[in-house]
Amino acid sequence: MSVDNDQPLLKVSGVSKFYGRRPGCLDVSFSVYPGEVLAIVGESGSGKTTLLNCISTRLAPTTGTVEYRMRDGRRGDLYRMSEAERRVLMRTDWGFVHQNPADGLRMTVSAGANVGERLMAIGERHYGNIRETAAGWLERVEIPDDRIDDQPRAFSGGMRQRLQIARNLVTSPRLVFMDEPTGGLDVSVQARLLDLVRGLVNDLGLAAIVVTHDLAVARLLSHRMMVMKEGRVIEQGLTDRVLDDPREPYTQLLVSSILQV
Ligand SMILES: Nc1ncnc2c1ncn2[C@@H]1O[C@H](COP(=O)(O)OP(=O)(O)OP(=O)(O)O)[C@@H](O)[C@H]1O
Repeated sequence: MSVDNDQPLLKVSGVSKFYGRRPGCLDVSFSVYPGEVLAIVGESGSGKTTLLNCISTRLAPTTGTVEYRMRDGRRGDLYRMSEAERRVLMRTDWGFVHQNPADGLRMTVSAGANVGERLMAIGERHYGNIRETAAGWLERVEIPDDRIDDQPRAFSGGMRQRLQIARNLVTSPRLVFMDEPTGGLDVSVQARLLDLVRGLVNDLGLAAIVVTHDLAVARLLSHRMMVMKEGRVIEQGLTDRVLDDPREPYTQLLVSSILQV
């Protein structure tokens, strides 16, 4: 563990994003610490995706700042660093797990190459090592070793998502963004994937930001959660506290309506 784990990894201050005059998210501030999993929950249209995009350099906020603490301890404002610096960050320090695995995988190269490619991007050159590490990761995400040369388009939805996770984690990122990681999957497949993700996040001591409309996902994966409504964060706190003892009437409604389903 690094000595300054009491410093936030990501510090979001006063972030708003407007699409023309329509607000996507409004005045959002929070921090994420090393090893912490934060869930962002809310109904459709509440601003979760907009916020996720703003804090992961995919969409410049209209106002506000997003600071990231690099491995060397320096803090950088994501929207003031150069494009090249941002790209290095994405390759080395971050992962992004998309809801649709096709958005995060190369569907026409083999499973092994999907994982190996990320290692090559951080400078690994030895073919034998790359293949061995890729095989190890496929095993870790429960993809049989005789599928290493298959393309992900021949995989089931659950396998694709597990492959996307391996591709993201192989470089030992410090922060992983996940956008509805179990979104398109059957309930039984979701449960298994959530277990797997929870185990990996714990073992690797990863920090993660998980966007989900599913409170069960937030409950299983996150330490802390933020509830969004109409672009604003209306409640945040430890996940168990927010779900067991919601303070805001809107959160109470969200929790009770989910529980009744
Ligand atoms: N590209 C865009 N152009 C204009 N308005 C947008 C755009 N993207 C999002 N919005 C608006 O911003 C608000 C927040 O949308 P956002 O997609 O961030 O919500 P969400 O909580 O992620 O919803 P969902 O769960 O359905 O993806 C909505 O009012 C939406 O209509």
